[in-house]
Amino acid sequence: MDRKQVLDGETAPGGRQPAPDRHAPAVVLGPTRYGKAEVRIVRVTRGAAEHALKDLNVSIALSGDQADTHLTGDNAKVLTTDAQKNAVYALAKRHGVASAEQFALLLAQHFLTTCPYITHARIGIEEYGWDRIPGAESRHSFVRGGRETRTALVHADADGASRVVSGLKDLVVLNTAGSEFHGFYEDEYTTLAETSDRVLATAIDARWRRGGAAGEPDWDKSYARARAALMTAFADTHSLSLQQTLYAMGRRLLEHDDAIAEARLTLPNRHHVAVDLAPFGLTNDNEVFHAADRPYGLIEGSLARRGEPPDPAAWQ
Ligand SMILES: O=c1[nH]c(=O)c2[nH]c(=O)[nH]c2[nH]1
Repeated sequence: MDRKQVLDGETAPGGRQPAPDRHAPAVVLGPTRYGKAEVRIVRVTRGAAEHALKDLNVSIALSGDQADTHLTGDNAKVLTTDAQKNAVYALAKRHGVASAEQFALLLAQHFLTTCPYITHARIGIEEYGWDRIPGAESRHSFVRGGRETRTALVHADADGASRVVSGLKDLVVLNTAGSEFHGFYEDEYTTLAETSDRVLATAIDARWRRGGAAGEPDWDKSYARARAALMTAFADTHSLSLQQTLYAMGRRLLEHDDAIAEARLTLPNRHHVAVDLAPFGLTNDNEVFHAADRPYGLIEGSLARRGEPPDPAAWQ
C-alpha cells in the first residue's frame, strides 16, 4: 500500500487502516518542465540577389524523466538549457527558418529524438517582422515592422504526436465609426453614458488551433489568411459591443480556413474618450479624443468549430 492510497483514505485488505510509513516524504513532486526561455535569434539568408531575415524569440520547455535532479540533484538525465539554446542556433544554421511553426516543430523533434529522457517538448516562438526599407536600392536593408508579433506554440510528444497553435498579438486596429455601446445593465455605480457613435480600438491577440485531421499547411499563407480575416471582420462589423466584434472576428477566422478547429481571442478595449471642449466654447463632434492607456476593458473569448473535440493542453 503506497502513501497515495493512504492519503486517499483506502483501507488495507482485511479492513484495517495501514500504519503510515513514517519515512515517506510528506511532499510529492508534481509535474515539472524546464528549458531555455527567450532565445533571441536572427537568421539571415544571404541570397545572391538579396538577403532575407527571420527574427525570433524562442522559448523551450521540456519534460520527461526528470525527477532525479529535483529529488537528489543527480543531473545525469538533464539536457542542459545551455545545450538547448545552442540547438536553436545550430538548427537554424543547418535547416534555416521556413516559418515560426515549422522551426518550432523542428526543434521539438530534435529534443525528443536526441535525448531519451525527454518525452514532451513545448516550443513557444514569437516572431518580429522586418520589412525592406522602402525606396532603397539595397536588398540587404530592413526596417523593423511596427506591427504585430507573430506567435507559434508547439507541443510534441515522443510518440510523434504534435499540436500547433498559431497566432498574433499587438495587432492594433481602430474604427472611427461603426461602433455603438448602449442598452447595458445599470447598477448603482453605472455612470457610463450610452453612445451610438464611438471610436473602437483594440490590440488583437488571437490564437488558432488546427484540427487533428488537418495536415501541415503552408504556414505563411495560412497566417496571412488568418490575419486578413481578423482585420476585415473588425473593419466590416458594425459593432454594438467589443464582445460582438470578438465573435465576428473569431467566426470569420474559422470560416476562412476549414483546418482551424478553435480560436481564442483577447481584445483590450483601448478607450478613446471624447474630450469636453465646452469650456473653450467649442463643440466636439467626435473629433478630439483622449486615448486612455489604462484602465482598459478586457474582452476574451474562444470559439470552436461544432463537433471538434476540445484540446485544452494545446494552449498551455
Ligand atoms: O464594448 C464594450 N463592452 C463592454 O463590456 C464595455 N464596458 C464598458 O465600460 N465599455 C464597454 N464596451
